[in-house]
Amino acid sequence: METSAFILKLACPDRPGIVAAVSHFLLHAGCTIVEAQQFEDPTEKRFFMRVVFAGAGGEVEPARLRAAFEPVAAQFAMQWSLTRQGEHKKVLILVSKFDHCLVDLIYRARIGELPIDITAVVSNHGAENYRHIDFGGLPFHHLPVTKETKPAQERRILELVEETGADLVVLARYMQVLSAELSAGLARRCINIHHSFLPGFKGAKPYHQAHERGVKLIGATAHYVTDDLDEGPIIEQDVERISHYDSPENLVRKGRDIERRVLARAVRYHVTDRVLLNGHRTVVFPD
Ligand SMILES: Nc1nc2c(c(=O)[nH]1)N[C@@H](CN(C=O)c1ccc(C(=O)N[C@@H](CCC(=O)O)C(=O)O)cc1)CN2
Repeated sequence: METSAFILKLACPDRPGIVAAVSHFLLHAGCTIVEAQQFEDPTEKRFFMRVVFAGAGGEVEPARLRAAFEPVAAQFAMQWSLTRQGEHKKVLILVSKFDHCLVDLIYRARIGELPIDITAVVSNHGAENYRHIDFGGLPFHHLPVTKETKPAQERRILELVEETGADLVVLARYMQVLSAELSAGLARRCINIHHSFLPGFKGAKPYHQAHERGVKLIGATAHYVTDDLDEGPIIEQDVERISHYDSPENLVRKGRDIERRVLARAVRYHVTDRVLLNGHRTVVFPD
């Protein structure tokens, strides 16, 4: 639900006076700080901050506030964003054969748990594979792909992202490797759920690798997509204990629950402006 509060998210080279400058700016803009989280990375010498604030008296004009904050941001060489708290983000979902994460995201959006509006569902498999899913009128696009048609298929994916105004693309078990061009086009706005506890068991069949290795924990990893397969900045991970009794099929079954909750958490953190990039890593301010 949209509120009259706003979220300022920023990252910049670390130096004295950043918090004072931000607080001073908000005070003089007639705003009060509701919540603030910060982190100083001593290795990268970078500072990260997330501030939730509201207009002390009247309505806050976000556009006017952004314009007023520009000089402060420039003074500290900040990367920053200012958004209205609770504002829904538009999300385009890509899926292949396995639909458990897709169904989970549709449900969490439908009940209002995730502040997202799903703009479209895109799959390299036909609609007949999802007859059991209540899309509730969500647009579905079947974009088959082969080695030969991949460039055109990916151009159509990017067209749909632009046409629907998607703020975020979620690879909800989409089992095609995005090209360097598409990964770059979706940089910092594309989240993938990998069905292992990275960096372990990269690739398309991690559960079989895990069973073969005889591990005692399995997991899932949500990360931003980059051109380096399974190497993007990690947003969220979780694990579950398993044993010698677990067949590969059992691992796939147990893995579905982990994938669902990890992806939903990562999407929530991203769309509520809780994730900041820190080189090839992330800073995630918890809720
Ligand atoms: N550029 C990127 N694209 C994708 C990433 C990524 O990190 N960067 N993650 C994958 C998801 N994934 C693991 O999480 C994954 C998907 C597919 C494969 C793979 O080898 N696919 C084969 C085809 C397999 C099939 O058709 O079933 C291939 O593309 O040749 C590995 C890992 C999503 N895309």
